[in-house]
Amino acid sequence: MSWLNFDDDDGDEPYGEYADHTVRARPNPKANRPRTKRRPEHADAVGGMVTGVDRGRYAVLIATGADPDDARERTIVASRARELRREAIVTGDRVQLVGDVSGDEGTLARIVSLGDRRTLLRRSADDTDRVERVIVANADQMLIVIAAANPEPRVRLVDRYLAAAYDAGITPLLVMTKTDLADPGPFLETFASLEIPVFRSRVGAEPLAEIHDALAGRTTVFVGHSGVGKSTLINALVPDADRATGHVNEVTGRGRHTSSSSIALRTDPALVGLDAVPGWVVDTPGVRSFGLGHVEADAILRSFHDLAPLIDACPRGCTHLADAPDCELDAAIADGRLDAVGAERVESLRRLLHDRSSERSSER
Ligand SMILES: Nc1nc2c(ncn2[C@@H]2O[C@H](COP(=O)(O)OP(=O)(O)OP(=O)(O)O)[C@@H](O)[C@H]2O)c(=O)[nH]1
Ligand SMILES: [Zn+2]
Repeated sequence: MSWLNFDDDDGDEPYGEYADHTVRARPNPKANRPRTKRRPEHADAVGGMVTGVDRGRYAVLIATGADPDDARERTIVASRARELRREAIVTGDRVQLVGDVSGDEGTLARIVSLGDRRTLLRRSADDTDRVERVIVANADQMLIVIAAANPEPRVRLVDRYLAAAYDAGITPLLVMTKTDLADPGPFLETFASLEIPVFRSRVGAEPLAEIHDALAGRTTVFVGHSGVGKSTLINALVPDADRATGHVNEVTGRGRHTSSSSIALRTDPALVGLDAVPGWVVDTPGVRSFGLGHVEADAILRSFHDLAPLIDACPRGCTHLADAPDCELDAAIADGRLDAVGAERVESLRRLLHDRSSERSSER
């Protein structure tokens, strides 16, 4: 059966149409409809993980088929069942599939259910993109890639990534690339008080052992601005990445660089002579920025946990903005409890809180 004429009603639109959807809480108006027709199929559904999404087609890694003798791990192509057509299904999602799960060329399985998500990374609509997008499900970590120079690192961008990570319940890590071009010290100083693991990297001298250790057994979404060296780093960590993405391309029919959706790649530390446990790297080509409209103010405050003791001492209801009366942050700058770097952190926090409220009001 060719997937071109498969009878489902997936359109060509990506998941952007699902703006504002809430993943688990949304009532399903069809929940009570009898589904006897489907039940026999669902009984032998197999589980898998979505490793790539492209125009309503999903690459899904399954460990085995429904048949007990069929223990081949493989990536298959699937569409989603009609009843899931309003759900955003993204890289990292755990799904159940029915239909042809052979993975043979030209076959198409069907996703019939979507598992609960441990975490969900989203980005709000912003200047570059008018709709909210769900980027990746079930990521444990976010590895923020910034360059020491070319492009110049920006505190504001890292602040946004951190807020998005803390909002999603994802642990941040930082890699600074291109350390051959500039001293990364001064920029990293700004974030030192957060105690985020930091790696310094330059092409040909990537700290592969350390990064593989950090990725082991986890799913880590890589984010970074264009040109920071994210692809260079991923290729060093997953030397067969091109092969792996080539495979997904084959089945979904589009090139990686023409697609803006994310893709999961399993690391193989043995390939670079290390014996670390494999992990999953989720690349996010095309994710250029993180709007803050959906982020709760609390998540922003949490991403500044270095300032937490001061914030706790603020008057009830303090906005912590520059015009807030008696904000403890101002007192701490004035009496020297916060040094120059600390004062910069306060400025960052205020900028983020301010940006967030203006992005919220522009959404309305
Ligand atoms: N000097 C120097 N150049 C680097 C380093 N790492 C990557 N580059 C160069 O920086 C440029 C961008 O690298 P990519 O890996 O393509 O960057 P990217 O972040 O994937 O960028 P997009 O593909 O636009 O998302 C390339 O010309 C790389 O050769 C480094 O450590 N030092
Ligand atoms: Zn305050």
